[in-house]
Amino acid sequence: MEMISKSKSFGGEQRVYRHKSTVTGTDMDFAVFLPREALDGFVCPALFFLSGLTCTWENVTTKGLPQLHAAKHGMIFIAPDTSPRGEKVADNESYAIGKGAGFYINATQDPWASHYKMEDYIANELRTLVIDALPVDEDAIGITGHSMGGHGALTLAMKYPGKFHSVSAFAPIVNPAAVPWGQTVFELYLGEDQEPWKQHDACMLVLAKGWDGDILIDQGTADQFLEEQLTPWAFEAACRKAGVDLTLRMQGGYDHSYHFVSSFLADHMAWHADRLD
Ligand SMILES: N[C@@H](CCC(=O)N[C@@H](CSC=O)C(=O)NCC(=O)O)C(=O)O
Repeated sequence: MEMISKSKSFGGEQRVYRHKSTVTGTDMDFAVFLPREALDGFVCPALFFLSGLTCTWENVTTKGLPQLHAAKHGMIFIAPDTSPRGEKVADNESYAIGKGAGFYINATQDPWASHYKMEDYIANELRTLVIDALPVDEDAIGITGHSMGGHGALTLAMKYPGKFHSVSAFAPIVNPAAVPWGQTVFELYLGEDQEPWKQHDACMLVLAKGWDGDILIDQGTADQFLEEQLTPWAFEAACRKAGVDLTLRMQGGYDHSYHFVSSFLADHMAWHADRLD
């Protein structure tokens, strides 16, 4: 992989890498913050942050201030892109379909199936790449994310429990099979048969697979997508039924923006640090 930028930050380094992904068949960029401990050669816990619709690695890296908290906890912070990109990659004029909207699943339908393999990319290829190339402790890897990325964090954690050891989310899409953003994309990427959709829906996955740990979710009460797309109460009910320990914090007056994410990122990173220690 090729380092395309490097900046000193909070005693550590904020880097951006580019690599050729055999999974997506494209070049993929991702950002990594390495705390001072990692630069000194110590193996560190790591946290993946999966971003939402329209984002790249850059949104959380520049708006979330993860470096401050990652430096405090000696934690590596990894921010992948949200989809494959490039001229040959299928797209759609809607911001919620195509580039910037990979949904962290493996598409099975044309024209999406040739490059939209974000589940394999995150859980297998990128995870292995950062373990091999950086001082990441493979037994201490957490995952979190915002909105579409919150859906990705919850579903990948439950699908790959040995690979991700703690999970939290910010305003996640918890029931994509039942809301417009998810239904539109699942129909295009996975097909009209709704049976396979169940494997990619956090509410259904928690009932089918559970989660051997606790889960933290923050959700703003003034979020413009709360009622139509996010519906955290559906996941709360499913966790209760599955016996999974969920803390859902409804944060008064917060919207869906990175002002919300950055307000609670410190809490999430401390929470992951506790569990990955
Ligand atoms: N452009 C859209 C809204 C898109 C949006 O709000 N994207 C969110 C994630 S939404 C769920 O995955 C986001 O993180 N945006 C990037 C940012 O830096 O804020 C619209 O017009 O409604």
